[in-house]
Amino acid sequence: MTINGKTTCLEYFSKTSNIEVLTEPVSKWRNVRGHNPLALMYQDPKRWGITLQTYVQLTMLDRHLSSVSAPVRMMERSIFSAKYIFVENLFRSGKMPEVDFAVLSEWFDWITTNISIPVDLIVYLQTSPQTCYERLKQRCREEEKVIPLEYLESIHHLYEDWLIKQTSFPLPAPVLVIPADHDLQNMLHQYEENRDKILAGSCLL
Ligand SMILES: Nc1ncnc2c1ncn2[C@@H]1O[C@H](COP(=O)(O)OP(=O)(O)O)[C@@H](O)[C@H]1O
Ligand SMILES: Nc1ccn([C@H]2C[C@H](O)[C@@H](COP(=O)(O)O)O2)c(=O)n1
Repeated sequence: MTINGKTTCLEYFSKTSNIEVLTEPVSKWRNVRGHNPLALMYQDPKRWGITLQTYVQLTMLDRHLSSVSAPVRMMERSIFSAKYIFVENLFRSGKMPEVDFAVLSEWFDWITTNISIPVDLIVYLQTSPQTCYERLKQRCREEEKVIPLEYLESIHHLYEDWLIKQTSFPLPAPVLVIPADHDLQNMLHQYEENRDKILAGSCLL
């Protein structure tokens, strides 16, 4: 999901030795050579969706290919969720022109066919759109103030189809589902309970 506690979870595990944590490169998406493609995408998705998602694809690929510095790597999101969820959502909602979707899909297919992107485990922090909406307001990131609940509902359905129903796109790894509508204390407890499974190597979505 989006805005559901991934960074908070990674911060928790980053305190464990032998784990390398790779957060999403959001700061790059908010500032590429002085431009803010994340803000532009929310302002006018039809015009700027392709711009943001092309850059997301590049920066996520860069994250996947960066050299490993610890026995376990935990990564926030992946090149797969970028394509199967966010690009798909822009296209299906009529906010990405067909030609933009086609070009981005060609890039994605080329990358995933020619470059090995191994993922051992997907950890799905399963949150309701309402919870994400509350956390969005709490975090109060300037670019995201325009996001309506309906947007989070669409993203949620795409995630559920992919990771729970498993009816939409191929899964690059098995899925561990952690219900994540709970308060922080409860979440930390769940992270501890799942620690061994998670440390088998994971990618948070
Ligand atoms: N379990 C939780 N209960 C309540 N608030 C939370 C919880 N986890 C995270 N938050 C808050 O929600 C907001 C988004 O969390 P964050 O970890 O940045 O999400 P993400 O990385 O998925 O966007 C932050 O303000 C964070 O402090
Ligand atoms: N492919 C993507 C990935 C992320 N976003 C947006 C969604 C959020 O506004 C922001 C960061 O996500 P978070 O870590 O808070 O879940 O980036 C996108 O539009 N496309």
